[in-house]
Amino acid sequence: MTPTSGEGSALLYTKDVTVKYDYTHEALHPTSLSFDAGTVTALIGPSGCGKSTYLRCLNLMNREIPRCVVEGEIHYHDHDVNTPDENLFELRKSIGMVFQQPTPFRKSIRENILFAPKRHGRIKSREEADELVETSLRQAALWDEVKDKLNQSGLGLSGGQQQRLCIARTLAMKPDVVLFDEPCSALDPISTYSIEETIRSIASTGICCIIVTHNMEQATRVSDRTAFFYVGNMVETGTTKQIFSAPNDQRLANYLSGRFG
Ligand SMILES: Nc1ncnc2c1ncn2[C@@H]1O[C@H](COP(=O)(O)OP(=O)(O)OP(=O)(O)O)[C@@H](O)[C@H]1O
Repeated sequence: MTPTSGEGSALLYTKDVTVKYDYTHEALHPTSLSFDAGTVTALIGPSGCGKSTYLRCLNLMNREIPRCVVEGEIHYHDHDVNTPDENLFELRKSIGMVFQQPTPFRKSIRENILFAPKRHGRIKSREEADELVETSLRQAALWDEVKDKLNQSGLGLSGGQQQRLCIARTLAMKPDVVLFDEPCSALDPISTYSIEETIRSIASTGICCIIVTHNMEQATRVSDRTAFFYVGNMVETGTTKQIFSAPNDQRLANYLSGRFG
C-alpha cells in the first residue's frame, strides 16, 4: 500500500493534539499526524520528547494517568474519539497496544489468546476458539514453537516469545490499529528481527501499525513513514526514505547523525 495520506482518507489522524501532565506541564505541543491502513509508521526522537505520550493518545490510554489532560481531535474512522463519552472498552478492541516489557497473563498460552475475546463474548464454540488461537499465533509467527504446549504457562516462554504472545493476544481481538511502544527494547537481536518481521507481515494484512522506537535501523527496516519528535513537538514527518536520506529540519539531521540521542 502506498505510504502516504492526508487526513481525509486516513484511518486514524490527530489534529492539534496536546497533552498536559499535572494539568499544567504541556509535554506534547499541538500535533497533527495521519495514519493509513496497511502501513507502518515509526515515531522517533530523543528520550523524553513525547513519543510515548503521543502514542498513548491514539487509544486514549493517557486517560489512565491521573491529572493528565489531552486536548485536540483524535479521529478514528472519521469520528472524533477524544470526547468524554467515548467507550474505551470498545475503542481498545480496535486499537490494540503492545508494551515495552512483555506482559503475558499468568495463564496458559491458549488462555492468553482467548482471554479478551471471551470477555467480549466473541467465542461461541470450541472450534472457533481453536481456530482463533491458531490464526493469532500464526500471525505472530509463534505457532510452530508453541503448538504442542498450548496449555503451558505463557510465563514459561522466552522474552521474545512472550512478546510475540502479547502480539498474538492483541491480534486475537482483530484490531485495525496496533500501537507498539518500544516492543523490542528488552529483546536480543534475533527476537528483535522476528518481531520486526511480524510487524511487517501484520501491516501487509491491512492493519495500521505505529511503533515508538529508539533504534534508527529498526525504523528504516520496519516503517513506511516516520515522524520525528523533539522537545514535545512533532518536527518533521515524511516517508521513511525521505526522512533518513534527505531530512529538512536541522535538528532531525543532527539527531540522525548522532549529535545527540
Ligand atoms: N505519567 C507521567 N507523568 C508526568 N510526566 C510524564 C509522564 N509520562 C511522561 N511524562 C513526561 O512527559 C515528557 C515526555 O515523555 P515521553 O515518555 O512521552 O517521552 P518519550 O519520547 O517517549 O521518551 P522515551 O524515549 O525516553 O521513552 C517527559 O518530560 C516525561 O517526563
